[in-house]
Amino acid sequence: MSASNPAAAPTAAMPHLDRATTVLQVRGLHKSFKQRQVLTALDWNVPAGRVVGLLGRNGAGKTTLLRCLLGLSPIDGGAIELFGQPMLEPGGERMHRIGFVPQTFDLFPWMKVRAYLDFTAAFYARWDTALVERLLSDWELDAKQKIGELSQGQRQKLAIVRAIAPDPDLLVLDEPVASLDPQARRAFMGELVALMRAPGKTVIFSTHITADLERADADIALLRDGRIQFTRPLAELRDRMKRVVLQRTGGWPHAPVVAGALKTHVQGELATLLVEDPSIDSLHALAAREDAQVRIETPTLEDLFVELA
Ligand SMILES: Nc1ncnc2c1ncn2[C@@H]1O[C@H](COP(=O)(O)OP(=O)(O)OP(=O)(O)O)[C@@H](O)[C@H]1O
Repeated sequence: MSASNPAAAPTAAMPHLDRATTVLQVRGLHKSFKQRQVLTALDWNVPAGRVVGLLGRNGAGKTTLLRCLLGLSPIDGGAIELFGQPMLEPGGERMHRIGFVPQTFDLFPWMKVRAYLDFTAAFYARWDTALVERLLSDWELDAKQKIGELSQGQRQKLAIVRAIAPDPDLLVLDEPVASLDPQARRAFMGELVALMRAPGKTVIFSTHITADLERADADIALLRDGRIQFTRPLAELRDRMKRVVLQRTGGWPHAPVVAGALKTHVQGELATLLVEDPSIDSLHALAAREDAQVRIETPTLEDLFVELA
């Protein structure tokens, strides 16, 4: 027996944000492809100075959302503001402040890495040459190699270098580490964290790798059913979301009802619940009434994602 209550997903008291500190504000965003509705009345605020990990299952609409935010994909309804200005199309002054790493990078295969970076630098008001040189060296990218001859992971590294070099105020990355080996992932997350420390810098990245979210100590935004269900600091999720295991000899005739339960799964003698801010007293009272044993655990982020996404 299993029950889930999507409406009960944490609604996260989002702190009030004034426009001065909000990098991104999305209201009532709709996006569909032919008959398929992907984003539905999506609202989202991202304050300046945060690293936000966008989580969602395959096909949840992460890439679609990120592309809409940057004006790379037309929207069907709603409003998007970036740096306090409506986002109608890409380009303009604002693009100097935004770095984007797409999911795949297969442009300019005939160009050498150095030529590509020099060419790209010309478009930006700021370009951190020292950082580029350091990253090329640290990430063992050969500046003389043609892009078309790079491995997928090397191309991803190049895309990241290119996105970070203009010293963007907002860095948006679509599964940036998917093709990177563990060392490169770790180094990249290190760069992200360093970037985050600079005042006012904001990073939004989609990922399936929960360890990377932990490494970046990111805020977690969950995209499900076409909406951002919540955006919360990782530590807060950890503190508030608990797995409650109730064991009752002879099994459960009805699933136990627990305040704050987001998901309940009953199998044999065990009732396993994901509960937001469980009341320990109430759980012990329930266990006493049902003659059951109660155990309260802190789920890993990966467990949480599996439960909530
Ligand atoms: N250009 C397109 N034309 C038609 N349908 C599309 C297009 N792009 C995306 N979709 C559909 O929109 C939905 C969301 O896709 P999207 O790539 O945004 O998901 P995602 O969360 O990024 O997935 P993944 O984790 O697998 O990368 C999917 O059902 C996909 O088939």
